Amino acid sequence: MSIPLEVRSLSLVREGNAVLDGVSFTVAQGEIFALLGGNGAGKSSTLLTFLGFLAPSDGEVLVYGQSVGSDVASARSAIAYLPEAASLYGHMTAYENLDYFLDLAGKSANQADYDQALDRVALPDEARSRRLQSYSKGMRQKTAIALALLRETPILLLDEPTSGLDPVAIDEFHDLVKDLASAGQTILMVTHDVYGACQVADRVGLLRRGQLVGSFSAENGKRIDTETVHAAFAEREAA
Ligand SMILES: Nc1ncnc2c1ncn2[C@@H]1O[C@H](COP(=O)(O)OP(=O)(O)OP(=O)(O)O)[C@@H](O)[C@H]1O
Repeated sequence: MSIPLEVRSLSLVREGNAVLDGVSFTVAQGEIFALLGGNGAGKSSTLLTFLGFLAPSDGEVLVYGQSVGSDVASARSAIAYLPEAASLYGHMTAYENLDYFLDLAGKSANQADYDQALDRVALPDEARSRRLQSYSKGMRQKTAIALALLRETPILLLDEPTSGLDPVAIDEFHDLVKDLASAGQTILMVTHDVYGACQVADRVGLLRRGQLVGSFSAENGKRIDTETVHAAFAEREAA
């Protein structure tokens, strides 16, 4: 079977600025890959190329072996994307948001499915029929994650997924991501949280000013060492 996510020598120019410069990596089925980097390193831009919202200036972006540029619709249908700021409607309840956005994605689900997804992200029962404008940032994020789960896509792209979540919710979210990967989902997350990346990822790629400058793998069933990655991150940022 072809590789779910791959970039080959990807370069990207945005408004005249080189944002990515020759980046190559793959994410295998059931793998959690974390792209780690400082502000402006090019992490979010990388995600947007998989969705065809940004086109490579050079190199290739492939979803299941097929160039995204040649078939954007199939790439998008294989991917659930969780942007950094959840783009849901404040004037609608969690149920209404799920209903509306799933309908747009051409999926149907019932109340029991919604509750099951909202249970998985631990959104309190009492909040589900309230409008999102009364939610905290973390609650909105949980609703967006539930929506991504309900889409049941084989690939998940997560942009700073734990920003706005409290420490307990972060641990729960990491457990959920690991469960999804164990069940076969392919996960690419971008973050500047070294600790979070090492907690959850099978592999961490270090992105700096548009170049992939380091790679770390979890081996022998152990997690990636946070200190090692932190040192590399700090050294690279200072260079
Ligand atoms: N809409 C845009 N138009 C032009 N350039 C942009 C746009 N958005 C981001 N950039 C530029 O692209 C570069 C990479 O930005 P990107 O958002 O991909 O980085 P990031 O690693 O996700 O950063 P952060 O951690 O701050 O979210 C930055 O130099 C940024 O200024």
